Amino acid sequence: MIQTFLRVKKAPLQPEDASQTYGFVTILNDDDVVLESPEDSHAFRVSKAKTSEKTSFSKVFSPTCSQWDVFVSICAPLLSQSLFHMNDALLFTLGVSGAGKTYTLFGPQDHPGVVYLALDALFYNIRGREASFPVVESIRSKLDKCKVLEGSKYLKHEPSHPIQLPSPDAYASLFPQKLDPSFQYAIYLCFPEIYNDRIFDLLEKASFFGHRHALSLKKSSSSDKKSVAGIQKVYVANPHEAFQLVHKVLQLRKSTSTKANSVSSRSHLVVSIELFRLQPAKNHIESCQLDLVDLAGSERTRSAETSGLLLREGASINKSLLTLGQCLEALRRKHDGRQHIIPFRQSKLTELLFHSGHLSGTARTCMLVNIDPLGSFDENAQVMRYSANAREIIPTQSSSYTDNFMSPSLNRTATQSKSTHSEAIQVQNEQLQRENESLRQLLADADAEMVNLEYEIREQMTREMEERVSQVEQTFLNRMLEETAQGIEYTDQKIEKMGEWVRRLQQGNKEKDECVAHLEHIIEQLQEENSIEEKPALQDTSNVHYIDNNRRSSRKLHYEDKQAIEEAHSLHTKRKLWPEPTLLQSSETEEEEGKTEISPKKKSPSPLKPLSPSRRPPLTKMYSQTGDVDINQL
Ligand SMILES: Nc1ncnc2c1ncn2[C@@H]1O[C@H](COP(=O)(O)OP(=O)(O)OP(=O)(O)O)[C@@H](O)[C@H]1O
Repeated sequence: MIQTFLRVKKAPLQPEDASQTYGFVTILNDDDVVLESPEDSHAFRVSKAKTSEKTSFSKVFSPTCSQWDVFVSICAPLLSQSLFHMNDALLFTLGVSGAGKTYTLFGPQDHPGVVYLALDALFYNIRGREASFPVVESIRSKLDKCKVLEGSKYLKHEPSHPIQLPSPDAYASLFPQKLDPSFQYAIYLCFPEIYNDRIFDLLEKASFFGHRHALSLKKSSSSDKKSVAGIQKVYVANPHEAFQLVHKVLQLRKSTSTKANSVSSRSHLVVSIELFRLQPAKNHIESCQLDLVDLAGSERTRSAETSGLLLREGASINKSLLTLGQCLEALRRKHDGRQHIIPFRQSKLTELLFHSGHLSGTARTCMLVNIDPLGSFDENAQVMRYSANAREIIPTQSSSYTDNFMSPSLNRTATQSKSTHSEAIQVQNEQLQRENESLRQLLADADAEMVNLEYEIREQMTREMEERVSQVEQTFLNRMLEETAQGIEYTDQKIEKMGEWVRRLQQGNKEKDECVAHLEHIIEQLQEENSIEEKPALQDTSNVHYIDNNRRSSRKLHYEDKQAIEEAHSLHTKRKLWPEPTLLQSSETEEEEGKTEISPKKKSPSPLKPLSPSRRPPLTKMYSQTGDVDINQL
């Protein structure tokens, strides 16, 4: 049977309460708890009344329990089984995000968790009988080809990680039995991490961009189990090396801050402790595996307030936990006598747990449920219900529902079927048919999921495309506005300059007008004088010489006057041709004068609507008509 335990999280500054009621949790005794729905919970709203659910566990740890209490009740029996019987064992923690799973397994330095205590206890038990690295490798490497590192070399530059450990006397009372002195022991550690439904090796050096290679499960050369191919294993010679390594791995693990937990794990982490028992003289080696799994917490998007990558991670975590729940449910049904296919291939987490023989074979399995009595009632109650499935599961010695991968350890022999050959074939045939049926169902489910996924991806792509287009539109609009503003400023400056020039020309014209008026006045005077002088000449013929002289001078004057008049006329004409109307581009004036007919194309642009720089005529062209006018000459 899978043993299930419950640990109720200790709230900061929690008062000692004799009633044993913490938030919505009431601890009835060592095994039973009752959850009462508070008024703000969904369960209360649906049932319109307070609901209470009683759940039983192998043991309930109240908030006042210490890390050592948890280790003694859950982990110490598993260690004894591994040390004395070389049995595989599995402990996994389950709970909502922030319920205290990582705290229970690792804890702070002054309250070390189950992982540190387990490693310390193992080294306590094998002290004086540790096999050296070359000795154990000389035998082990013949069985299992994998990447192996020596802890002392691997951790050469790592800082030590001192933790507050219990005294050896505490272990002495916990493990009174002594190990067989004819054996030597060695401990190897490896750390598979399941992130976004892919398996990674936390000890692999990440690339510059933080990428690691995803690993796959392959059949082990030494047993029927499947293991993570290419994962690195580290030989640790003493507890300090082991602590250093675990501390390093925790720093490499993916975690982030969400609303539910300031340091929320985004991946499932397996601390895999491989214990080897060997007799070098006989060239004999056996092994067992103790896996301590810190599952990432289930989270609701609304309460964790995640988005983007975090949302995707959360979805992947929830999916793998759901599959684990389905597998536990299927296992329970199987033990009820109803054959059922275990859908463990639907997630890498369950695949790893089943292929390593934990949930499928004879491994002792413990599940620790962590709940936060001050957190969300609905989420915590769901985890409690989920754990109920696991309590009724009794692992079998041999499995018949999948391949023969469940052989738990190196020296274990599988139990042989007593049925005759034909019966066995028939049974196998039926089983294959059922499996086939179930696989069909899985395929159909996968197809449906793919369709949904495709739809979601398409929707997301459309949303992103729309966002992009609106961004481009906005950028374009901003540029247009900028360009318009620049154009207006440019036109204003030009108008100001032209206005200045027109004022100067008008000033010049005024002076010329006065000059012309003056000249015309002179001409008039001269014409008058001329006419007065011609009259006496006609009356007095004796005065011929005088008349001749006067005529000559009047002719000369007449000639000069004519020249002056012509000059004035030409100036007047030029002035009419001056660019005043052209500069102002006043079509009205030109139309009035009937001199220039402006084609619609040549119409001047309104200053409020400037032409774009490419369409704007060059300034020199606009002034070209004034090029032949020299103001100083005028
Ligand atoms: N029993 C306890 N006593 C004191 N503090 C605790 C206890 N359990 C949890 N905490 C504190 O609660 C916080 C959240 O705990 P933890 O990180 O272990 O949650 P978690 O279940 O691992 O969450 P996630 O799944 O998001 O990683 C931590 O700051 C931890 O120190």
